[in-house]
Amino acid sequence: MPVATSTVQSPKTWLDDQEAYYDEEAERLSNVIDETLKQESLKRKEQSKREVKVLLLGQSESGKSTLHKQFQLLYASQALEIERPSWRTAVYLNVIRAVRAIFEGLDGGISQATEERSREPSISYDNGDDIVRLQARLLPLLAAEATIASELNGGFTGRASLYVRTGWQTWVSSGRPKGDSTTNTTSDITSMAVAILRHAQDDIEALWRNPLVCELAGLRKLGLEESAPFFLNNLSRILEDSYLPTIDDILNTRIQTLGVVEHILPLRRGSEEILWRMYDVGGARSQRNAWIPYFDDATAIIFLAPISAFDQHLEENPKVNRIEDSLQLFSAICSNKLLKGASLILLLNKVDVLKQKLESGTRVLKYIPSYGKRRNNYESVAEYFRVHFKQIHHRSDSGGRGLYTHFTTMVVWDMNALLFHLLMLE
Ligand SMILES: Nc1nc2c(ncn2[C@@H]2O[C@H](COP(=O)(O)OP(=O)(O)OP(=O)(O)O)[C@@H](O)[C@H]2O)c(=O)[nH]1
Ligand SMILES: [Mg+2]
Repeated sequence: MPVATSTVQSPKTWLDDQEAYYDEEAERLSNVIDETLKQESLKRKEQSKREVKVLLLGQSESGKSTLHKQFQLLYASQALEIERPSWRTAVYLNVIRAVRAIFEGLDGGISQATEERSREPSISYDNGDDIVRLQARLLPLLAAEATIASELNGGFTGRASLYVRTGWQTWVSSGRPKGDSTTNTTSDITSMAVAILRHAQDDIEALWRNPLVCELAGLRKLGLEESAPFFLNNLSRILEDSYLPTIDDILNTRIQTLGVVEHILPLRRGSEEILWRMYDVGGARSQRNAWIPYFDDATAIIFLAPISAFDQHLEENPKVNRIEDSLQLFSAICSNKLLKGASLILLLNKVDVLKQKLESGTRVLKYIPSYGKRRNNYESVAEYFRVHFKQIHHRSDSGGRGLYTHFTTMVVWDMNALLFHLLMLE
């Protein structure tokens, strides 16, 4: 007798169906997730095609922020135009810093001067009392430096006279009427700075005209920053009522970068718009660890080395020659594994300063013994440094990359060709 088949499913079969159902559902979900991830990855790829990540690297005062200003001038001039009035305070601060640097260079005025008189008989100058008198009269100006810098820093009180944090333009220009980018209505701090400077104008000019100061500045024995003569020579223009910083003023203004600052520039190449994420870093030794998190995915490194600095030492370590530091840093950047996919561009900067130094008789051999018997003219010196950097690249490059090298003077407004070239590189 045939066994009657039951229409009721056994519990095992029912469980099997449930399992099959869950398997199907899991597969469907997994496919959805895969597809979503694929789409996201495609979207990211598409986006990154239109994005370029450029790191501006180099020691402090190599010209990184100045290069960023050049990019702004060419590709985001409107933003710079809006910021223009707020640069007044930074310019005033640069003037005060130049005055302080003169006194520091003279070692408080007289002791160095007396020494210089015996060492440099050619220097004729007025009684050193003049400098002491001027220093006493300029004390209130020097005392105001920290207050102005702290305002620019948004209250940061560290080495206040040196650092200025990102975004300072916003709080400095807060006194300006909304929407008005051209008038000189100023914040309290700008008014204070200009009032103090006008009060001190005659004394600053007398100091800058003082024969000893002139001679020592000419011989580069005061250790002034590059921009100091520029601002001191332009004092009466800078202190006019209608003063609005010019492009030259902005390019020459020194503001030390703190940390890493991201700038986004939408650049056009043909019909394509490319977003440049440009990272401008603080170049002092104490700040270099902060660069590392930005190394991932960098498209290009623009490395700046001031080749005029052969006779200077690091502010953060007076035993280290600045060219030596630049070479070491460049070697570390070339050999860094995280950066091996990035294009390398080397800008040998401050050509104008190098030429001035050589013309005024500064000898490279005195500071760099390996310079040997080569001629002490611009062509030989520039070539010597170019070859040195090239050799470092050859020895330490981790990615088998080419090296694009340019000589630059970053404060001169003729960078269109170079910037255009850089734009085409990525
Ligand atoms: N004469 C001259 N001055 C330059 C040149 N490049 C930069 N400077 C000046 O050098 C000073 C330092 O330049 P910055 O661009 O602030 O240097 P940085 O590399 O950003 O320095 P940190 O922010 O400290 O890392 C500024 O006063 C610039 O105007 C140049 O080619 N020639
Ligand atoms: Mg900077």
